[in-house]
Amino acid sequence: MSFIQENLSSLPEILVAIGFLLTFIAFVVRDILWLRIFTIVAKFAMAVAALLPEGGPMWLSFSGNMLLIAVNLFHSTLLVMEKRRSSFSNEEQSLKDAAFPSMERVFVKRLFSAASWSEFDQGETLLFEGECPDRLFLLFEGKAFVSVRHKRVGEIRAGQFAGEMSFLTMEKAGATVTTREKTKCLVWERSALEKLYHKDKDLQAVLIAAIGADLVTKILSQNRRTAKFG
Ligand SMILES: Nc1ncnc2c1ncn2[C@@H]1O[C@@H]2COP(=O)(O)O[C@H]2[C@H]1O
Repeated sequence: MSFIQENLSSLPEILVAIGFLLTFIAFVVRDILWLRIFTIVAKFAMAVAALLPEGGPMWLSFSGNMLLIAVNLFHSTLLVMEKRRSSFSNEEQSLKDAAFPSMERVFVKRLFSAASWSEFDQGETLLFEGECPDRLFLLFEGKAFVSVRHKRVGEIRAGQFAGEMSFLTMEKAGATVTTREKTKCLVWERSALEKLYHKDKDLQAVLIAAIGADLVTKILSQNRRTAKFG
């Protein structure tokens, strides 16, 4: 109790304590926007505290805190603008729920914005075994057969990728993918996506996580298929 009385006896000391408390909270919250907002308020309290000491303002501390406020305000504004732009259409929302369930909306929106919608009739071939694909597909509706040397080895359903293996390995397509019914997909041009993928680390993390989850699902159904048919 006496420690508090001794160290929090003046307004600047109280403001510094509030600043530290808010900085602590900023590092505890997980959302980057809240981290920046708490940091701004914390640094504001500390900047005001730096103006009030009896011996006169501490300009270095004041300027440092104001600089941090400016940087965080700038990035918060960008984040808010990006969040506003990241509203999903109904189709995008259901594709996000299926393929990117726990990923940040902002990054998924960035990824979706780089793609376009395409519809394919039954029997159209999306990828040819042994060729270098120029597109990556994410099925929204419909189904596709996967075949290797004309033998059916699997199936791709809504919410799953087609062409993700060669995208990751930079190898040729390991199978032929043919639509089994009318199919609607989100389609990325590979060259554009690769540029974005190497430039934007957040987008890269989101895409790798989604492809990883998709590959697990594909391996599990492959295991079931092998156990059933040998
Ligand atoms: N066993 C499988 N089950 C489901 N999809 C597959 C399977 N094997 C290959 N594919 C898909 O077929 C695609 C062929 O091109 P890629 O190798 O780029 O990526 C491959 C996957 O998207």
